[in-house]
Amino acid sequence: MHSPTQLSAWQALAEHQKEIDSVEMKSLFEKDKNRAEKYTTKAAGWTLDYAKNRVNEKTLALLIELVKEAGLETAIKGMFSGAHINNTEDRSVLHIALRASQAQESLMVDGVNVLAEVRATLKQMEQFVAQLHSGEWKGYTGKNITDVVSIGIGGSYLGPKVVAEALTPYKKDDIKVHFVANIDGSDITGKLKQLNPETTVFVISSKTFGTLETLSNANAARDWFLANGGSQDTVSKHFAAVSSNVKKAVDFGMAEENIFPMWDWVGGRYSLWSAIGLPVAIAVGMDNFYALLDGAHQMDEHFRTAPLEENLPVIMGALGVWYINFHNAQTHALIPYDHYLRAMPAHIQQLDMESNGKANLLNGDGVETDTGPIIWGGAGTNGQHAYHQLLHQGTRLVPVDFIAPLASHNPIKDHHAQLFANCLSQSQALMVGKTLEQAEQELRDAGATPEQVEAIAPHKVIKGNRPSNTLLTDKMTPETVGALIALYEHRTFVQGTIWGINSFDQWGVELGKVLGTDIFNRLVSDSDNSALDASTQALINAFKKAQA
Ligand SMILES: O=P(O)(O)OC[C@H]1O[C@](O)(CO)[C@@H](O)[C@@H]1O
Repeated sequence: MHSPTQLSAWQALAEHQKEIDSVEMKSLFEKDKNRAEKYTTKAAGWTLDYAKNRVNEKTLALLIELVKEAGLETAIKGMFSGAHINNTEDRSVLHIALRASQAQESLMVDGVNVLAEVRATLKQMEQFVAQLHSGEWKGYTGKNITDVVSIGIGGSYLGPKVVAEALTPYKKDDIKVHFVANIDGSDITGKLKQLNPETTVFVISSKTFGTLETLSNANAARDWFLANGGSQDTVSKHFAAVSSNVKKAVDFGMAEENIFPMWDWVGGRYSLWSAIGLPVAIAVGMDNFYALLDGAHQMDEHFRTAPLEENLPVIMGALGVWYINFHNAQTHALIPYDHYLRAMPAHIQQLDMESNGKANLLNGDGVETDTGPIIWGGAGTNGQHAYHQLLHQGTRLVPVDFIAPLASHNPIKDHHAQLFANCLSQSQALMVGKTLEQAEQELRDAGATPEQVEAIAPHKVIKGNRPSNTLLTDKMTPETVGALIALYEHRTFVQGTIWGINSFDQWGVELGKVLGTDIFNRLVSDSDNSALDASTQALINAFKKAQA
């Protein structure tokens, strides 16, 4: 148990920061012709180029020292052996078990071989997916299933949705997979309008089977089914569940054989590899789902065994800490130059911000440092015509991860070369910037008068020296998408370990849920609200007035 500021490497990095920040990255490239090669490392189908960072050999050595002093090596062993590293919930953290290699026979946790349970569930998924695609599974009027609607929220929704979208080129044509999450009635209403109850199966994904949004939407789906020809007796043909709460799912109307298990050692935001990923398996087929697991497993093995100095999640995690804690970076951007991966920043946002948005050390003491940053981003090149302005000239330092495949699934003329060129030009521009002299010359060359040059040139200056990583892969495939997400999962763990926090609980979301129930009761009753703050009272009154 540690507070990072007490670690000697932390203090050394604080000193070192002063010396490295007077050095421009571009001059580091000029001095060291091998810099790109030196600061490039590969794993599980991905190449990480981290040469465009404000680091030299000393920085990297200190960051690795920091990771060691923070006990990462022991923490990794703890995770992979099933130790209860989620200390506030006294649980193991075993998303890695969901994608363990078939060669591994057992992983005993609290007296249970979790791998046996994982494999039995995968078999159950295989059967379900095969029955749907072969047409063996029929709806209540004997028709084949054409649509599957996944209802869930948070980790029981976003990961599968993002991965299913990322794997669009692998989708099967016979069944369309839809996702519903929001309790806003517009979400499910929009989906149901496109569907036929005779040919639709709903998969209700909820680890607890107690989440307000998911249960409300599941009830709405069942009401729609019953109102449009279905009957209580045929609910089990059209509803399946993924949950650790079998009783509640059975009470809802699911047949026990159509309930896929979840375990308390899988955190919601790490659960897409479990049966929570069933919508992905239905969308792209079980073979591709296995390939996704395999890609993630390759990254797990890299994380577990590679030297820290060559370890992608370790390097990315440590660099993130370098900017958050030693350069006051408040946010971190993810910019995939791949249309199908456009929603990935949202998944990593959930993964990272729910994991590392914490203010207490493992022992409960308050942290003395900043912890998880705001994660955001979106697809390139679209963002170049929007928020990239702030990346280049804004007052805040925003480290960026650029993510790109070398080949496109849809090669049209020079589109992919243009896309890729833009990706490279952004990281280059962030680093090299533009000096006042260059801006002035540019204006003179364009025929500007001396007055115009003086007035406009300062606005064209781009300071540069802004850091980024570039992650490249040959192509976005189930394997490489799996490895990419696992990379970010482990990066999150590396940072949480450095900060000495628990990345695997999420107590902060509870208060809002409790207050939400209280306010809901006030909205639908004549309760006395005078003890509430005046703002909340007024807002409740506005709602009630609108309903009257
Ligand atoms: O799968 P469940 O139990 O419905 O929970 C959904 C999500 O809600 C959360 O508990 C947060 O509210 C997430 O961690 C989780 O992924």
